[in-house]
Amino acid sequence: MSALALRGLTKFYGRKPAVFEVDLDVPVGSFYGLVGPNGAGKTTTLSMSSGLLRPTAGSVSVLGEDLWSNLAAGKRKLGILPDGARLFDRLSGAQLVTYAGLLQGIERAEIDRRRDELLDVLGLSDAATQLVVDYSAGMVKKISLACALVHAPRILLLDEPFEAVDPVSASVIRSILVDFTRGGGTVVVSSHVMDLVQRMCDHVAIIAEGRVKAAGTLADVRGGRSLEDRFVELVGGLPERSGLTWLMS
Ligand SMILES: Nc1ncnc2c1ncn2[C@@H]1O[C@H](COP(=O)(O)OP(=O)(O)OP(=O)(O)O)[C@@H](O)[C@H]1O
Repeated sequence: MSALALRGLTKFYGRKPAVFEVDLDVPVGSFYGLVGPNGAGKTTTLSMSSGLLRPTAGSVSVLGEDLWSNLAAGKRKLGILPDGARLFDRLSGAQLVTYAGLLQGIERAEIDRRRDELLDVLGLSDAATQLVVDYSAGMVKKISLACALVHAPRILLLDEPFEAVDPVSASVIRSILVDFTRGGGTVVVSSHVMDLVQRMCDHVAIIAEGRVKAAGTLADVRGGRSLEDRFVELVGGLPERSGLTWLMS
């Protein structure tokens, strides 16, 4: 059984498909990278897989259960880090994580314990009482990740989890995620950083123009080359020159 199985997943905005007939199987315990150029459909795919955006067509199955026919049950298994999510940023970081835990029905004493541990490992203990509105972009990312983790989900769906995060925090997050997969959890991350995906993920899907161009184990998708080379080959090459002659004089 897959942790996440997408079948014919499609989203139209007007007449234009943002995601078109995507089939994807994410094995249990895998660290799955979703890569693609800007506007490829990564966020739309993750949003539909997280129960945040209703698909136009197709299905999402979470550990064998259809997500969209029982959203509450499906969402309990998922920890999600949506892209540019609106947070209740007039709460402090600690309050926000507590709130996320309460929404998931976790006991208060357990939330307090997990929250303090999460803030500690993510280097946010000193900012625990600071309002999230006053956080930096990287701190917002980290507190959002704490909110995604507090209910100990089985699958993490993380949209650009490393964006704006400093290198030390990125390495802390990476080790949390690797440990999570070693314990049988499943991680799906979208990223633009090929090098990071190549080092971190064991599976990868290359998405462009709303379609899956290649998917499978990292080794299969790379086919002996670097992920970046494979990506450029599948998605389309770079222009030889920028053409911005007015900028060069
Ligand atoms: N709410 C919306 N209304 C109309 N079009 C949308 C909407 N959201 C996304 N799109 C379009 O859907 C396509 C896919 O967007 P999406 O945000 O999923 O791409 P992405 O791969 O996450 O891009 P990026 O790497 O830049 O974050 C784009 O063409 C985008 O313009």
